[in-house]
Amino acid sequence: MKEKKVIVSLKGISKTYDNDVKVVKNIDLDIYEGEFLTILGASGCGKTTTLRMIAGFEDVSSGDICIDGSSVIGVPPYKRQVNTAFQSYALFPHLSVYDNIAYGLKVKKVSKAEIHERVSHMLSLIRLDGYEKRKPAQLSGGQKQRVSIARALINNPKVLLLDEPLGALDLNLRKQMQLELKTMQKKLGITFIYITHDQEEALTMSDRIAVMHKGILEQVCSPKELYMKPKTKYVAEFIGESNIFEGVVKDRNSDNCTVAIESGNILCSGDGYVAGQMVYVCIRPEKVRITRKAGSGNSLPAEIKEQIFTGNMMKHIAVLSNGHEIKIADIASYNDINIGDKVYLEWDAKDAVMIKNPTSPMAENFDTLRGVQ
Ligand SMILES: Nc1ncnc2c1ncn2[C@@H]1O[C@H](COP(=O)(O)OP(=O)(O)OP(=O)(O)O)[C@@H](O)[C@H]1O
Repeated sequence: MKEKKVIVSLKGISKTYDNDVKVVKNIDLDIYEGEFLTILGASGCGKTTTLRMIAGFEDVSSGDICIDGSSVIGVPPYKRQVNTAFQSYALFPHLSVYDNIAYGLKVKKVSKAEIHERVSHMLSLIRLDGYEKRKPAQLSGGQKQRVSIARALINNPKVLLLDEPLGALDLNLRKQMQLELKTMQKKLGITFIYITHDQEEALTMSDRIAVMHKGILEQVCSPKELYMKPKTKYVAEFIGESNIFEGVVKDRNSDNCTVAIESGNILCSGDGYVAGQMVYVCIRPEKVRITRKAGSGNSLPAEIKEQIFTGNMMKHIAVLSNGHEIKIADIASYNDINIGDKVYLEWDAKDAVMIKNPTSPMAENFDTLRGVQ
C-alpha cells in the first residue's frame, strides 16, 4: 500500500494567552495528504486556537508546526499553503459572487482568461452557475457558505481549514452541505482540517476525528473506532450515548476480563489490564438486550422505568438493584416489554469496552472486592 504523506504536523504545540491560562497543551498530531480530519470538542476546549496557529493568525507559545515538511513558525498566514473558510463567511459585501471568488487570483495577477476558467470551474463545483452577478446579500446562508469555500479553494491550497463552517445554517441545509462538502473534498483531494462541536457532523464527514478536551487531544482515530472503542471516559460520554460503570478488574484470561461492578460481575473485553486495576466499562445502549430469564453470560436483573418511542426504535430506561440507570436502544420489537416489568439486561463481552481510570489506577480495597459475586 502507498505510504501516506504527512502534510501538516503539529509537534508539541502549546498556547498560553496573556492571562497565563494554557488553552492548548502540548499537542502532537500528524495530518495526512487528502485526509478529512475533524477536531471535535466542546466550546472553549481550544479548537479555534489550534486552527488559528496552523493558519498563522496566532503564534504558538511552544512547539513546532510543519506544513509539507517545513516549519512555518514565523511564516505569515498568506505565505502558508493553507486557506481558511470561516463560519461568518467573510465575503466582501460590495463584490459580486464572481469577484469574491476571483479575488485571490486577481491579487496574484493571474491572467483574465485563466481567472475566468478557474472561477467557472468553482461555480460549477459549488453548483452556483448563473449566480455570478449576485451580491452576497442576495444569497441564502448555504449559498454564501459555498461562495466562501470556493474563494478559499480557488488558489489550490494544499490544506483548507474550516472553522465551524456550517454553524449558522439550519439543520436541513446543514445536513445537505455536510454531504456536499465531503464530496467536494474527495473530488479535489485537498486536505480538510475541520472544526466542529457537533459530534454527529464529525462522525458523518471525517476520515479521522481528533477529540479535544481542555486543551489536550483525548483520542485520534476513525469515526467507527471512536464510537466502538473509546479510550477515555470523556470520549465515551461525548460521542453518542453510553452506559458507564465504574469497577475493578477481578480476573483476566486471554480474551476477556471479569470486572466487579456494584451490581455484580461482568465479562468485558480489553487488552493489557491487570487484576486490581480500577476501570470504567462502556456499553452502548443498542448493545443491551432485554430478556425475561437470567442468562448464563452478562445478565443483570433490572426493572423497566421509562420508555420512549422514537419511530425507528424504542428507548428504555431500566434500573439495576443499586439504582444505576441503564439506557437501552431497541430497534427490534419488544412490544411485550412494559414499564414496571422485571427483566434481565444482557450484552456480549465484546461490547463491554474497558477504559482506564487515570485518577485511581489500582483498587485499595481489592481483597474485599474479590469477594463480590
Ligand atoms: N485572544 C485571547 N485571549 C485570551 N484568551 C483567549 C483568547 N482567545 C481564546 N481564548 C480562550 O481560550 C480558550 C479556548 O478558546 P477557543 O476559541 O480556541 O475554543 P473553541 O474550542 O474554539 O471554542 P468555541 O467552539 O466556543 O469556538 C477559551 O477559554 C477562550 O476564552
